[in-house]
Amino acid sequence: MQFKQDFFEQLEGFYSQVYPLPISNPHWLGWSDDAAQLIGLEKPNAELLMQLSANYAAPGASYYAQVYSGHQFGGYTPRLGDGRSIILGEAIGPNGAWDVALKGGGPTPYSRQGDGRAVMRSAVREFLVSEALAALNVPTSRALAVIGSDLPVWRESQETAAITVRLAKSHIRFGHFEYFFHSEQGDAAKLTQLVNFTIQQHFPHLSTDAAGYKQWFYEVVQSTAKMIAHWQSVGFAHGVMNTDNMSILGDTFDFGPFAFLDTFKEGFICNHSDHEGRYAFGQQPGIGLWNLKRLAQTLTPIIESDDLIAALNTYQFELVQQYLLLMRAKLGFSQPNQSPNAINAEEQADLGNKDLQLVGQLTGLLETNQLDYTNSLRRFGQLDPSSAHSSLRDDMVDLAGFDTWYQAYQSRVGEVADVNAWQCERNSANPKYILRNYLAQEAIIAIEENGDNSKLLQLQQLLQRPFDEQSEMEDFAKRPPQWGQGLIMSCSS
Ligand SMILES: Nc1ncnc2c1ncn2[C@@H]1O[C@H](COP(=O)(O)OP(=O)(O)OP(=O)(O)O)[C@@H](O)[C@H]1O
Ligand SMILES: [Mg+2]
Repeated sequence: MQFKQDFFEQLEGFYSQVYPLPISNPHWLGWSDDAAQLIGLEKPNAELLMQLSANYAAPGASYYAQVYSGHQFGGYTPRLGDGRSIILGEAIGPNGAWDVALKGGGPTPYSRQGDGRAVMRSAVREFLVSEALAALNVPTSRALAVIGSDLPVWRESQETAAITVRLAKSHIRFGHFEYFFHSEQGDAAKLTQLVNFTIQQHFPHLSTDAAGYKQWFYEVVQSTAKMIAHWQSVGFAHGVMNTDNMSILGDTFDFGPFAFLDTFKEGFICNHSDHEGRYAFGQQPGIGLWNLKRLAQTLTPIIESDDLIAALNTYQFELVQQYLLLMRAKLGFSQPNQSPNAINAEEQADLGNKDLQLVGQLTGLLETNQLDYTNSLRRFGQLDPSSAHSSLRDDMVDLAGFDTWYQAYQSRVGEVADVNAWQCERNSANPKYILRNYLAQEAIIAIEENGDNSKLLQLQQLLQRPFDEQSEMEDFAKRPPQWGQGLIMSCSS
């Protein structure tokens, strides 16, 4: 790894330097070739293992924990910071630099009561889902590796520690801006420094002046909306959308009690600490905006309120447009720009509303008929839209409801010239394989009980190609067995 140290060198006062503490008997549990290639690495080796388990220093690394704050479940915590994630610096790759962080690397000045560690089960889940989301084309932080150990850590019972080696284009979160706005009591110097750094590093097409700041916030709104549209389209529930877990680049970030929907359920809650369903699946779009408003508030010293409000007002439209784009591809609706006759803005809006209604009616049917979201959508790849019968009907209890919907669906899809090509397109938009909670759980149990990571490796390989038929892996596409339904994860990771 070849590092540069821009954050460390340019933002003194925004972090604490801290060395990670080694984990004993380190061993690779997982490694991502795809993530490795982002920072110019190839295969894992023994020296890298010692570096990434903090047993040896990595040449060129700086080791620091960043300070930030954030709104957690709606309430403001004035100081959080990296309590268990230690950043080595920005590793230079063929297409840009990536922060390398050891999540679970030991205590830092921000650990509060925590031990600075991550348990194996949560490190494995973060590793698997980072790479699985990337393969689903969802903007996300990545995971180079997950490293197991025999270091005991205590949660509800004794477990073992592990480290996820996270790669992120940036670790800057909404919470960073909140920290410098709220704790510096109106002195905007540090806030401005942070905004300038963010723009120079990650929005190099923008200037660091009033016009640049205004456009920058607008782009943050847009990328956040886009990320959440992706989540809703693949049925991903994040579970802890606190502002300290919102990346300024609109990448999915911090994987705790997340889950993909099995049975479609708008009100699905994946975090057992979330008693009120604040972060329920269907709440995510609204929470995205709530979080952006908290960010906007911190930017009032440098961006006009009217400009902040104008940018926030574009959020819903952008989210809906992105969601429509993704759902149209899934269901086989032509995109407005593909129609033979150009349609004007009003007609586009009208079509958008109708399509959104069809999508909502479908998810409503899936919910009332208790059907699996991913598997139901995958069926569209076997559908002939000109045929009066759809195999999706066979799963429905509410047949009349489905028939009404299917008629409207067919008339929206219209004539399909090449059904084969149409079905291939559906299959490339509707994944067959997702990281179902029970699959992750099986991989974790095999490691816990026998130190056997073969299930993890198999799952990782499968999820690298989620849209492809992989005939020997059919079982992985099944709905969860009884024991794996509605598994609820805690934050004690
Ligand atoms: N075991 C732990 N030891 C010390 N601090 C912790 C521990 N677990 C969580 N924290 C801290 O508690 C706060 C909220 O935790 P949260 O679960 O959102 O983040 P995280 O999963 O630790 O890390 P990240 O957001 O970097 O992915 C953060 O400041 C985090 O560093
Ligand atoms: Mg976090």
